[in-house]
Amino acid sequence: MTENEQISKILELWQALPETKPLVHVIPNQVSAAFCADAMSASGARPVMAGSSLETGEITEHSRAFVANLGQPSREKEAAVRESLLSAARNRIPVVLDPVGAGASAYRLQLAGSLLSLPWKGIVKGNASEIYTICTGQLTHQGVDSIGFGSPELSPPANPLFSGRILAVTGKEDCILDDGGQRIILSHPAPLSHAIVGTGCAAGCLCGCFAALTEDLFLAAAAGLSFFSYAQSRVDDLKGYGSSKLHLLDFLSQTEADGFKRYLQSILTYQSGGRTK
Ligand SMILES: Nc1ncnc2c1ncn2[C@@H]1O[C@H](COP(=O)(O)OP(=O)(O)O)[C@@H](O)[C@H]1O
Ligand SMILES: Cc1ncsc1CCOP(=O)(O)O
Repeated sequence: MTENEQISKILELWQALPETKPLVHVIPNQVSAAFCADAMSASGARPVMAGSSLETGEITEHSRAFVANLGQPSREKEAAVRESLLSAARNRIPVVLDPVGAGASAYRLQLAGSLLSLPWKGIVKGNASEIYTICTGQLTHQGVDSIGFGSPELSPPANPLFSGRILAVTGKEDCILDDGGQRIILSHPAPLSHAIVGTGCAAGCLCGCFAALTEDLFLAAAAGLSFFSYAQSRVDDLKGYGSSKLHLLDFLSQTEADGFKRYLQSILTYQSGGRTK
């Protein structure tokens, strides 16, 4: 597939989201749960956020995709996520796993490893720091963001836990890759003025919304990250942190196809098997 074909397919997926309104199950964290639900809803999906192991497997079974956000982990949350991942594997529901703050503590790293070893299909979405920790096993003890981490060197991930899955890494540039060497790079032209809390979580949720629409999870991850980064880049020049966050939701619900297409043409690079197309 060529770069232009990838862009056309991303635009098709994005247009299909508000028409299809897929039900997407998220086990969120308490910090960003409401923002994630709003971002999903503004983009056209129907979020359902359920976090008790008494019901998570059942709710995942009847959803079109499942997003496991591992922020604020606990034994109870671990059990709920495990139920959903096993249900997703049984019922062929696509998964997005977001290992929030994987390098912040030994518990988070062990948790991510143990959930990655379950047999589900889907996308692992993290910032450069989180993916570094999962690939190397090194803790960073730097909280949930990725200060100090540049573009990840991944070609393709040697870690067997990623085998058969899509890896979506955010940061100075975003990188989406599969285990066959296919890769999309999104080169952000400028750094953002505000590190808005919850944007990484919301980007993962949008990957889940698009995964609900297609079996091509590489494309779904590219659609989720590119759509969300487009919205971020367009609201970033507003005055303050709070109004930028609010305008982000407005923008997600009002994006125009021409602007999104031009953005994709300016930031997206597609490589297949190491060759730039
Ligand atoms: N300079 C940028 N311009 C536009 N979007 C960006 C930029 N940097 C990151 N993003 C987007 O912000 C979202 C969150 O990424 P990131 O800040 O790396 O996550 P986290 O909050 O987990 O550290 C992603 O959708 C990513 O594409
Ligand atoms: C769980 C958690 N703890 C502090 S901020 C946060 C939410 C994650 O933020 P982001 O989506 O920006 O990585």
